[in-house]
Amino acid sequence: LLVSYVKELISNDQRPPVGDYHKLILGDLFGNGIFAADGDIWRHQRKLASFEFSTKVLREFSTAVFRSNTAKLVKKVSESTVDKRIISLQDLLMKSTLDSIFKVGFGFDLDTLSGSDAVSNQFMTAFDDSNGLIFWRYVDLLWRVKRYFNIGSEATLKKNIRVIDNFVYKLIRHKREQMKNKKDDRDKEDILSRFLIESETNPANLTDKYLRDISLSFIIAGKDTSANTLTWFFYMLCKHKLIQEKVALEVKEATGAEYAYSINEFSLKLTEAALDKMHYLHAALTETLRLYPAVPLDGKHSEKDDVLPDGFKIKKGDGISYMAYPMGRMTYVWGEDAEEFRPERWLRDGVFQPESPFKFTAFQGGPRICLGKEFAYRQMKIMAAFLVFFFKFQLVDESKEATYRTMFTLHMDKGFHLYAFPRS
Ligand code: HEM
Repeated sequence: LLVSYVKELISNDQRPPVGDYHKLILGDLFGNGIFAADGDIWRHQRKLASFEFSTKVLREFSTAVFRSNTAKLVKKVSESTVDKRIISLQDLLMKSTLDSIFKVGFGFDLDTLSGSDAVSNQFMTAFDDSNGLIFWRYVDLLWRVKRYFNIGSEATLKKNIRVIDNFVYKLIRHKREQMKNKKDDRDKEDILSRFLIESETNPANLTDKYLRDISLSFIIAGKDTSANTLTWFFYMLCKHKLIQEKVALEVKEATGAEYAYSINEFSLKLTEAALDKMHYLHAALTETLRLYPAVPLDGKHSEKDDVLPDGFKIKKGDGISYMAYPMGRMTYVWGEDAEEFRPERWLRDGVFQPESPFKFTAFQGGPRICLGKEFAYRQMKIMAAFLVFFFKFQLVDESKEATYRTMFTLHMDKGFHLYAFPRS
C-alpha cells in the first residue's frame, strides 16, 4: 500500500503534504524551514540544498570536520579509560555531532564537547528542550491556550526560541560582515556561506529569517539523527560482542592501521577508499537503523480529501503517519528473524546490498527522502571506525535492556553508560 501510494506521488511529481496543522506545530521553531515549509519555498530550499550537498567542496570540508571532531571525541573517551570511569556515550556523541553540524553549517566552532563556552551550552540546551516541547504539542490539547496566555510549557518554549534566535541571528550577521570584508578571500566551505553567496544574486529570497530557518532545519536534521543511530549501534555492539570484533577487524584491515598508531596516524589512514571498503560496518549501521530508526514515526497531514490506492478515504486535515520503528520489525517484511540484529542480511558475498526505501524506510522515500543520507553515513562511518578501532566497549550493566524516550528522534532513555577499554 505504502509503495503504491508513494509511487503514485512520484509519478505525479507531487510531494507528500506537510499540512496546516503540522506547519502550525513546527512553525514556531522552523518558520519556513525545510521541515515546515510548503510549495515553492520547500522546492527552492530543497533544490539549493541538494546542489550544495553534492559539491566536492562540501564533501571534503565535512569529511575533514568529522575527522577532527571525532579525534577530540576519542581523546575524551581515552581520558575515561585511565581510571576506568563510566562514560555517557549518548551525551558525548550528541555533543560531537552538534559541533560537526555547526562547523559544516555555519563554519563556527561551537565546541560543546569541551563544554567551555557558556553561550554555546545555553544554545544547545534551549535547542534540545524546544525539540521535546514542540513534540508535546501533538498530544497537549491545551497548547494553543497556553501559548495565548504565555504560560507553562509554551512560556518556556518562547524563552528557548528567543535564545536560539539571538544566537543564530548573531551568527548570520557575523557571517555577512565577514564576507563583506573579505571579498576575495572568502571562506566558502560552510553551508551558510554558500547560501549567502547565493543571496547576493537573489537578495529578496534569502533574508536573515529564511537563512535562520534553513540553518535550524539542518541542525535538527543532522544532530540527533546521527548521534542517536550511533548510540543504538554501540548498544548493539555491546550486546553482540562477536559483531563488535568483526567491525573492529574490518576497520583494521581496511585502513591497514596498527593498534599502536596515534589518533593522527589513524586519521590519515581513514581515507575515502578505506571507508568504501567497510561493507560490514555499513551493514551494521543500516541494521541498527532498521531496528532503531532515528525518526521512528513520521507524520503528515492531508492538505485535501484524497483516496489511497486501496480505496481508503482520507479527509482534508487527517493525519497520516508511516512508522519506521514497527515496519523495521515486521516478520512479513523482514522474515522470521526480523527482531534479530544481523548485519549479514545486508550483505551478498561481503558486499552491501541496499533495499528499496519503501521497505527500509529510515530515511523516508520519494520526493522528500532525506537529503543528508550520504552525509550521515559518512559521518557515522568515520565516528564508528575511530571509536571501534581504539576501544572495546562494555555495558556498565549487562543485564539492562535499553529503552527509548518519547521525542521526535529515537533517544535512548536515561542515557547510555558504558566502559571503554583501549585496544592493544
Ligand atoms: C541517521 C541519520 C538520518 C536519518 C535516519 C534521517 C532521516 C530522515 C527522515 C525520515 C526524513 C524525512 C522527514 C520528513 O518526513 O519530513 C529526513 C529528511 C531530511 N533530512 Fe535526514 N536523516 C538523517 C541524517 C540527516 C543529516 C545528517 C542531514 C543533513 C545534515 C539530514 C537532512 C535532512 C533534510 C534537509 C531533510 C528534509 C528533506 C525534505 O523534506 O525535502 N538528514 N531525514
